[in-house]
Amino acid sequence: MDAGGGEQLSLAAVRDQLIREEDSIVFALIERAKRPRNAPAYSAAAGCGSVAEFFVREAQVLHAKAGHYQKPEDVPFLSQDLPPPVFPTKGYPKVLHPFASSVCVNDAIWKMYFNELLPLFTADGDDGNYAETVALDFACLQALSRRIHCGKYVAEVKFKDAPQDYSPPIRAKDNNALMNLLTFTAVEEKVKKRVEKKARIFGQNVTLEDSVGKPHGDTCDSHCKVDPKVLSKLYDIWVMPLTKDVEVEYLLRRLN
Ligand SMILES: O=C(O)C(=O)C[C@]1(C(=O)O)C=C[C@@H](O)C=C1
Repeated sequence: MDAGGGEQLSLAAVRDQLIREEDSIVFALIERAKRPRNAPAYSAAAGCGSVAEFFVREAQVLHAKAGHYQKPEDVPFLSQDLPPPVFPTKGYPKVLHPFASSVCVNDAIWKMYFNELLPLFTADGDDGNYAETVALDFACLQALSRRIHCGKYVAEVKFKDAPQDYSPPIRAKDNNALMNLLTFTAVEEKVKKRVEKKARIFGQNVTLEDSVGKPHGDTCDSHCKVDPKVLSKLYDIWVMPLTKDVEVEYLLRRLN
């Protein structure tokens, strides 16, 4: 994570990074929405998995060889054993507990993305462009996974800021108490509003005839490339809960 790249890890810096990750997620969804659902890309062919599974497995091998998946927030999908980097990698500051690398909720992200989210922001239909489609899916999955696994840094900062509050529920393995401690409802409300607004702004059609000062409200949402409400729903029921699961899972091992 950039916020861990040398300067002091702080809640403000980690939250800034989460805000930046929102841009990647909104843009990735806007890109994927260019193509219809293209359901055949997700059904298994005889003997091998789907086009989507094939693409993700092969793309991850290439990414790993190029030096990806070295940081705790960059976690591969499909529990894959990946080759080492071909080139020397720079390394990253070890600000997290060593267990961080084993905290992974990618199976839940995968199921959520293909079963729940995709139908909410892609049009019904099949245009046959499966290779392009699954490359766009891969970008969405990576952006979501990276954001959600940044929860490891959030958890570390929260623990370091208040070890006296977090240590007792960690020792008692009290998931609910940890979940309550790390939840900030007011922050979550702001996050939902901001991603909705980003979808509204990033997803509008830009023409030279745009009139200055035109309101960007619910009235124009039908013209947005991805429905802004889908973004707030995505964050409300999946992205933030999964980030909190990562935080709890990390914290539970923090004193080991
Ligand atoms: O900002 C935090 O404190 C976080 O833990 C991150 C996050 C989020 O996923 O955006 C998750 C839980 C909090 O309730 C608020 C926001």
